[in-house]
Amino acid sequence: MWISSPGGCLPAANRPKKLALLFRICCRNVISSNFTNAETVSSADEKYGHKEVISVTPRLHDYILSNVKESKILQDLREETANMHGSQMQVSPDQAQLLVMLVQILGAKRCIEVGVYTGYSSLAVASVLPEGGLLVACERDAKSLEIAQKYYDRAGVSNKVQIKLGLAADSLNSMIQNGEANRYDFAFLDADKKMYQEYFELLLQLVRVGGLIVIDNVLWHGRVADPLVNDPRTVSIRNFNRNLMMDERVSISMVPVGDGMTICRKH
Ligand SMILES: C[S@@+](CC[C@H](N)C(=O)[O-])C[C@H]1O[C@@H](n2cnc3c(N)ncnc32)[C@H](O)[C@@H]1O
Repeated sequence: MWISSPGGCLPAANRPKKLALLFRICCRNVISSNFTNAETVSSADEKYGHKEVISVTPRLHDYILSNVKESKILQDLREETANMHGSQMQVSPDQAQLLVMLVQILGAKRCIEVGVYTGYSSLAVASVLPEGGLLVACERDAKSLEIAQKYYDRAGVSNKVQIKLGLAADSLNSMIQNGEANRYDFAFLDADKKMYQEYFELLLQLVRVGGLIVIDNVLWHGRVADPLVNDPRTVSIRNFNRNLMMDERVSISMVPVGDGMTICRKH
């Protein structure tokens, strides 16, 4: 869900002012299907100068997905999940590929996932952990975990995955109480949105300095950018994003992949 302004152009400073404004209004389109009002002008142009931002149209998204190296087992899991209730919850293959890349670049050995569902993202991460690596997988829904476990077994990664069935906040708190603070390299947060700030505080204790916490759905179908949308989940994610901007404990990068992921690095 991205705002697009197609077309290369002269820097705004080189055009007469009125023409520049007209140009910006005409060439901008908004692709979020969930926006309540058709936003046509970006204040970012005023602040940062005109930058081309690509729209991920359905066709382009197909193209991106056709360039993902998805393993057969991940494909099978995705297809099995596709017919289930909540199938839209699993991360997309391009998101999983980014998670895997981050884990590999970091050389992560100990990871946490909050919100496993049927296991797509956790299977992707567990599959690239070295021998002796660990992924703590927090999920409250036993039925979804049955499918996840089946695929961990099939992929031969069950020995690296420690499932914590129950409320994720309880699991993370007990990990902290058990002396596991600062012992994790990487965490992926993808559970109930209204709890993001609480999970983040717990994960920040568990992840070491230099470790990463990646948070999914930070663009929330584009709704976070629409001032007319103020339902509790949107407000919660919007506040969370704003807090991250002010949080001096982490550096951040918000990436428009899937429904938006923010990568946080702990200082
Ligand atoms: C968006 S899905 C996770 C998708 C998963 N990362 C994937 O790629 O397939 C969110 C999951 O979080 C779980 N969840 C929601 N609230 C939770 C909580 N309080 N504790 C543990 N799990 C929770 C839900 O049951 C659901 O399976």
